Amino acid sequence: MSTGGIGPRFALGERDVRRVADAVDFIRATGTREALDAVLPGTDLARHLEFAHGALLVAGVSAEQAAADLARLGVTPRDPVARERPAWRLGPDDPDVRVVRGVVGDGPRGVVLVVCGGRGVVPACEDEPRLVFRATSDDDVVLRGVYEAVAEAGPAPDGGGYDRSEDATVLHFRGGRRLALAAPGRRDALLLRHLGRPDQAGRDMLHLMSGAWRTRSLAVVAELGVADLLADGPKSTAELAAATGVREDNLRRVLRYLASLGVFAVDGDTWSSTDLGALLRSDVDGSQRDLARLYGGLFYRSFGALEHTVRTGESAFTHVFGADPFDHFAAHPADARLFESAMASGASFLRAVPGALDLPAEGAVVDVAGGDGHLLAYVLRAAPRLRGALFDRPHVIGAARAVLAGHGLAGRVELVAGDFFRDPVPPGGAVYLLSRILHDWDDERCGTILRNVRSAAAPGATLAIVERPIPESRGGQLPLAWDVHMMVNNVHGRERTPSEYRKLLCANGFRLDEVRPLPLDMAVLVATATG
Ligand SMILES: C[S@@+](CC[C@H](N)C(=O)[O-])C[C@H]1O[C@@H](n2cnc3c(N)ncnc32)[C@H](O)[C@@H]1O
Repeated sequence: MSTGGIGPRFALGERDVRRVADAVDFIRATGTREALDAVLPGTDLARHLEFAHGALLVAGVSAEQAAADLARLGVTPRDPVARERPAWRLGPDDPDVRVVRGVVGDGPRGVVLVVCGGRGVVPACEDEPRLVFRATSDDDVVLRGVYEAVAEAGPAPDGGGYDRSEDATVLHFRGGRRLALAAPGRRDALLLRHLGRPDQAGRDMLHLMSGAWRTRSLAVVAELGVADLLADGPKSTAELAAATGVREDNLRRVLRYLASLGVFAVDGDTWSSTDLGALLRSDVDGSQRDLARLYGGLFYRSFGALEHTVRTGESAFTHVFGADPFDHFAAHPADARLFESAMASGASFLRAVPGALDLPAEGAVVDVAGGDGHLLAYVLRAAPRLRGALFDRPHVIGAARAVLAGHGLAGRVELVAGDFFRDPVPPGGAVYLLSRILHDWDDERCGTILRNVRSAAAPGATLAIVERPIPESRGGQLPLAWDVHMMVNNVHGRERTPSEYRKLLCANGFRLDEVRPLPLDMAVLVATATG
């Protein structure tokens, strides 16, 4: 169904209305066979499974409002509208979560909205509906066979449980697209098979606790340039050890561990890169080699002092290196180059920023603390008549000059060295960018930065903030991990929820208009300078 111009009559936000409308269209138009092809290509399970419904996460409304919006999209809500909490999907700390069900067209297929109250933002990875298939048999042997066929097709188990209101055991999977199987009644044996081995909790805990080993192993092979050496084709351990000047047996054991994690492939004693491992090459688009060196090097050492930060509140980085990070980088050029390069290489999502902005045809874009200039380059290349200014600390300007010149933009950009706590930022921009800056500072210092930008910007100018916001209603893993990272590696850093950004902006001369999602749980928070 077309939503046409989405007006205020919907309680759901514009993006959620589109997602739900698209899902309803898909559910209405798609039969079991095509739906199975979408999630389990190459299997032939249409005899045993029927496409029952599509389930979507939405946020920021009540269950009643969501049901009313479903009705506006031509879906008949099933009574009662808010039947139960999806206890198997979300933690017990989500009192606001409810399930709203509706029937699409004349049925039998339906749509299920998992509704988070509050002002949550649904992460981009949740955009597509989870397709739920009902088993047509209640025979244990048939059900087990169907389950094994699904599991063999590749998707990984992703939780599950008994759904009392539907009297069904629901088994969730994630893979290319997410899906779930619903088997009639209580199926404890199947659930146990799905949820894992009896020692699964112990395995999971060991996996969690050995995260530092993975971080360091990746950093070491990145430092040695192993993925670069494999760029031309497979090599033996002896060849790799000779090229890198390390001990053959010890290198083999690290590579073997990383191969078990999917980073390399091994045939006998000969190694090659997987798609994942190729990200550690220095010459590929989206290379993460320097990020691996930074996280497993400088920031690994600071993370060692996490307990100090938790006990005292002092930044672990400052505790370990004797200076706050930006002063440390100003005094240590090699670390500064690694940091800038890692920032650029770990930021493939910056390429999506121009597309997420309504860029004006003319005027200037000012990138405040723009680092080595990659983001400004992407923006200026997307809008050839815009000019740019990059403002950052003096030791960063040289790197930015080189990157912008490399993009052929030297003539369109002004480079301004300064300190955003003391010096004025370039005035008169139509768009100001603050990318990965506010999360480095506490509210008071963010206020100083924002007021500085506000003094430079005319009313109506756009401020685009690129950050990794913490979802309002339930935590995404990446933003929460980065929140701890900011605590360790900045003096006053923290990630924030969209409503925390809204408050911060409002107190300092801006209005938050919209939060637009980017890959890797990043987002552009689009704000306007108020009069
Ligand atoms: C995390 S990096 C982000 C760089 C860039 N905006 C990006 O997204 O890739 C933080 C930037 O803030 C700059 N910065 C830190 N303190 C600053 C200050 N007092 N004045 C101006 N820039 C500063 C750093 O030099 C660095 O380039």
